[in-house]
Amino acid sequence: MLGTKEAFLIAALLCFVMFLVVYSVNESRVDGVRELLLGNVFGMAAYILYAFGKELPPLFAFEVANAAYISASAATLVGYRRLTGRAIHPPWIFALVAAVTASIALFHYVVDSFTLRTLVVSLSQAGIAAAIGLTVASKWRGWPSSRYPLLFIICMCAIIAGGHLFRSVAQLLDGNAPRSLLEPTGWNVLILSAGAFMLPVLTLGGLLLAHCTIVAVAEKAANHDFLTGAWSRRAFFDIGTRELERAKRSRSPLALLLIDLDNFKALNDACGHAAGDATLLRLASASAGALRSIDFLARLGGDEFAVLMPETRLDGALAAANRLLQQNPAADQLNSPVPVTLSIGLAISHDDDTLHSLMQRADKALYAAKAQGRNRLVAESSLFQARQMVES
Ligand SMILES: Nc1nc2c(ncn2[C@@H]2O[C@H](COP(=O)(O)OP(=O)(O)OP(=O)(O)O)[C@@H](O)[C@H]2O)c(=O)[nH]1
Repeated sequence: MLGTKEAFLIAALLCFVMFLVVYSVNESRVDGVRELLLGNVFGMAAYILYAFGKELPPLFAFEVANAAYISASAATLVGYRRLTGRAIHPPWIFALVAAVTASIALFHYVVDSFTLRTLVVSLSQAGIAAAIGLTVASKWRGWPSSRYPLLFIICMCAIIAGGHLFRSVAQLLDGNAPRSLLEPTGWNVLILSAGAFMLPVLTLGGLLLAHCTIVAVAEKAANHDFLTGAWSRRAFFDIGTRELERAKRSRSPLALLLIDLDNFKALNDACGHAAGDATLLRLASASAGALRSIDFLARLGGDEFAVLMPETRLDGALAAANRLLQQNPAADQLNSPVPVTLSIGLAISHDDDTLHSLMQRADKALYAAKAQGRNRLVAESSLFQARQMVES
């Protein structure tokens, strides 16, 4: 049958396995993963010291083992705080580890009491589990993806904290409670076996959070242009297809602006790529002020941008495009020796449009704007041709 020593060795093995699993995401450089790794190293050390408690000098079996155990949980708590972007107060963490270790020494050398040592360990572990649960619960609102990992962690923390509190009360009130950690009674083995899963389960929860972060970072990288922060070309096609379908259903048109910078190559040649990059960045960030929050600005590539404007008829689209032309957000009024302006092609969706056909018409209009001398807006439409020259 499973004894207490075997239960501790299995717990150490579980920590080792979780260490390897967490190590596989260490390269992602997600905040908090290193602390989860550290937690499992401390956990392994603690469980091995507990397992060989009878063979080791008392200092290692009691003070060092318990210092490692509380450090494992504290490191895991810090990992969770980092994973959820919460503040960390190192002095509090060190004070907790020092206080638990000192209390163990007190109830070992001064008042030798297994019950008091159990209370110190179990209550501190319950407190840490509760702190992790509260840390995660505070992120419930506004969590950007599935809340299943949060729910899992909160439930596990409640079970762990409840288990430790139950153990504390049982140790105090039950006359048959164990009198040493390695006592091979059924109750003790059961409690220690359940405890063996605590750190691995918390590590698993942390891993789920790290996974959410990794997916969010990857999605952001795929959907946003690295230089300007505007939506990427890939996202533009996803959003454009979705918005076009919505426009057809709601019978309110989708307007599309294709924007291309004028003289951008000359600017690059005269002032260097860094100045060109700054111009692209300026255009993207300043355009936000000229557009509504429901509009989507995407960088299609090079110096070409697109703006998708849901629920926008010709008048509204012309007004927005003219605002962009007049403000000319790309221009560096003070420093640039090369005048950079915008050419804009505008198309409004029809009921039978695909994103491709809408883009083709906007592209034709943009081509016309370039052909007519640049620094202007041309709207597609056989009924309405808007050509507006901005005073230079
Ligand atoms: N700085 C910078 N330049 C880029 C980037 N991507 C593309 N380019 C440059 O942008 C220029 C775009 O070429 P064109 O569209 O012919 O530029 P243009 O001078 O504006 O020409 P027109 O559109 O006809 O007015 C090329 O020189 C590219 O090397 C980028 O991310 N940063």
